Amino acid sequence: MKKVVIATRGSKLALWQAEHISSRLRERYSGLEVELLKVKTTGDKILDVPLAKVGGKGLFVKEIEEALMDGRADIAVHSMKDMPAELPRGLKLGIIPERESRFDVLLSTSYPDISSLPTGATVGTSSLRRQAQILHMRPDLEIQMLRGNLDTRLRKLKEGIYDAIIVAAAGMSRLNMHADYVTELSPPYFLPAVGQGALGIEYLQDRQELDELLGFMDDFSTRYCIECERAFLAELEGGCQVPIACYCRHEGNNIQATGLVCDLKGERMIRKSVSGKPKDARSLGVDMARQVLEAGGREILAELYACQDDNQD
Ligand SMILES: NCc1[nH]cc(CCC(=O)O)c1CC(=O)O
Repeated sequence: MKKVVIATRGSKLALWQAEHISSRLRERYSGLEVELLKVKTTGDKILDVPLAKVGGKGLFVKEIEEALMDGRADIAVHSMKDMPAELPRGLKLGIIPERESRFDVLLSTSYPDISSLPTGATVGTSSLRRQAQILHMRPDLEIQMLRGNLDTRLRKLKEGIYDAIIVAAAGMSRLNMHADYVTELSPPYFLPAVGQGALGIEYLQDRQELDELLGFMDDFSTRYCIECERAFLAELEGGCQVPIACYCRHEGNNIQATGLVCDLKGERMIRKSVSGKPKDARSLGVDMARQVLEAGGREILAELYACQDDNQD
């Protein structure tokens, strides 16, 4: 191949990710031409409504996948976190590069950690997963909607609209962004989103020449974890807009995962762990989801989906 076209969203984070893959490709193959095709997605267009209320899955990927299917682009670089559990027929996540930090961070201009946040302090996030887990730790906090790209969110924090906000550590480091106080929200107290911190390269299933071209970027260890986490998500039939979290680690011949479903107030949290062989990553994820569903997760999800339907008018 002489040229690779990468479809990407136009946000700073998405562009950083596409550029990152582009420079790895150009470093590996001198003479290879790499071009970015910017695509505007539904998720980019609707900025004033919490995503949970927009409804539908894959708000950030549909238009990008269309560019792959009609041949305008060869590959797409995604944040794995934004990928729905099921891909459209004919497409695959051919490459999963090594993951960086998958944790969330609490950012503040005045408060060095969670315990110093005063009673009733406002925390900006539009992620139901972040909302539920922080309320589970601190039921007195007040959650306020915060949408927009990372730089918008950080600007709003600095304007003093929130006492703290929660974002992904990976986004902060990719964009080289900083805040006065940064607290890592990590397991066992706070679990990341399925796929958080990982990238995925998507392309048409029948383009084997791309398997060869891109294979050097695939990381089997990250892939095992992603398989387990996404199987967990798929079995729960969750889009990205439900309080579902999962943390999977691979070491040697073992993978270990913890997953949870939570209600919006963080009052009921159903959490299960599994471990086993990497080759069984997928079935471990499914098994963990079934355990969560049986232990009360089914009722929580049913309530959540019912109230989201009410909002879709
Ligand atoms: N929903 C937007 C989004 N998609 C991926 C990341 C962070 C990077 C990653 O998880 O790979 C972010 C920003 C955030 O959640 O704060």
